[in-house]
Amino acid sequence: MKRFERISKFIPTIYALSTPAGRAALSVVRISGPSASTVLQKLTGKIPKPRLASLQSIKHPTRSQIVDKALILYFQQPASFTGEDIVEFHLHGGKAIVKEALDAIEQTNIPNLRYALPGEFSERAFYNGKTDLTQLEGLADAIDAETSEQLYSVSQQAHGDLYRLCFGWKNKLVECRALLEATIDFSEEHDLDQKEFEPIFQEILDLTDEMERHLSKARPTEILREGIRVAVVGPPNAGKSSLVNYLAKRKVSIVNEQPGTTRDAIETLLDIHGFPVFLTDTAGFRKGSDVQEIESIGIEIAKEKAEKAHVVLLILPSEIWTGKSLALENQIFELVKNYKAKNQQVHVLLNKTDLVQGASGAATMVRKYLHQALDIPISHVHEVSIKNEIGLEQALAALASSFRIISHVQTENNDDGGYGWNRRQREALKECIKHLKMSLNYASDVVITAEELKLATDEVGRITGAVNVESLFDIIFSRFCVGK
Ligand SMILES: Nc1nc2c(ncn2[C@@H]2O[C@H](COP(=O)(O)OP(=O)(O)OP(=O)(O)O)[C@@H](O)[C@H]2O)c(=O)[nH]1
Repeated sequence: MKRFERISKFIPTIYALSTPAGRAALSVVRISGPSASTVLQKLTGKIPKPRLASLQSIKHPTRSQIVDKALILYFQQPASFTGEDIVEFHLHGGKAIVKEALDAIEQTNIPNLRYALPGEFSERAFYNGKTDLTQLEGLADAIDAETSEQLYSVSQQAHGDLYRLCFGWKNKLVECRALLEATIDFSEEHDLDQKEFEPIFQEILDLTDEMERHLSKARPTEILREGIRVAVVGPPNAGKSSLVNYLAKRKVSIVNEQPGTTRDAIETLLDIHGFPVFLTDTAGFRKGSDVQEIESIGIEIAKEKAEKAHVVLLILPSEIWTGKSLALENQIFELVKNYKAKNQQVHVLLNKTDLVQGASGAATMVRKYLHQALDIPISHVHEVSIKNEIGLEQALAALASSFRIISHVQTENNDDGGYGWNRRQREALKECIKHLKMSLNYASDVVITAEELKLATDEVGRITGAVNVESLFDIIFSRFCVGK
């Protein structure tokens, strides 16, 4: 139905509550479409100057009573979010006020006026060329973001930086193709040699290099969107559940001096230094005759969780890291070796420092040992007392540095990680580069070069939504709420 509406001359005017429903200081109702100003005229008796806020009474058309005195904004097409005429009512945020304001709009009985579908304002903005696919995806991610790093990872997309980059590339590609085709035409009449094409090939080569640079620095946005997985592992009684409860600021797991208390993997979503983190408390690794069946299942689950984690947080209680029973923990060290081999980040908390005399000296020895035996960076081993909340802030700051690298907010060399790209956008860029390389491989047959350039241009168009991505629209627009 929506596609029919788009191509028909009778584009409906849509309206919706754009702020959350319920009691609030303010609620904004938005109207977009050819009859937006007619609705405004009918409800307030006048149309204010575009883009200038004015305070006006909204009168219900059938009850002839004032619904609310609201701040009104009118945006004349095309200078609006959707590219159509838009009216915004900034109402007082009462349930009855909003209900009556929506009813008043409906009761104007203007033809072709209806309540908006989810994401329909954004959809119109897209079709009217006010925004591109990268900005829409960035905006949807920004609205969904729950932590600061999630938000900033997509802000370049939301603010159009990625669009401008791709738009520049598209223009250069179109220019190369035009030049190439003009040169082909000219050569048919004037018998040109291959050298005439060299400046064009050089331009394609430069563009390929530039795209490859961007791809190598691209920050995949999905890790931050989906959350960083951290598995808290260690022997029983190490303080794993105590740490999870401390970070969650509530009782997520049972803390008890009885070894083997935690038997299942308990997952909590936390905001650590702006990063969305799925923290999993696991059953303590141990072997022995007093390990019951349920606990041993829990230990297997713990190992699985740790294997899938981006970061393994190993907690060792003082009786282990002070050396008295280090041999007992060989199985844990074997597991850590495994994680390191798979490039997982490992951090170690040397817990219960409150029980250790001269904790720093002992910790320095363990640090050296872990570094030499397991290649764990010195900066990843932290002395803490979870019970007394000592050393935890420093440990969290070090964890956050690992999160920055995992989520590509920052690279290992500390330089700028480039733009945030989602999987779809990276795949299209890879395809584009592939076609550009093909175009250079076939430099001796300029007709193929021209065809490959066209395919490369289409891929850049796919990133911004200019080419053949309609199948994605329903997915993207349905992520927005009604009124967006
Ligand atoms: N003295 C001291 N005790 C601690 C510290 N951290 C945790 N504990 C205690 O150690 C005991 C075990 O803590 P938990 O958090 O249940 O340990 P766990 O690693 O989850 O244990 P399991 O569920 O058996 O795997 C509890 O009695 C805690 O109060 C610490 O920093 N110092």
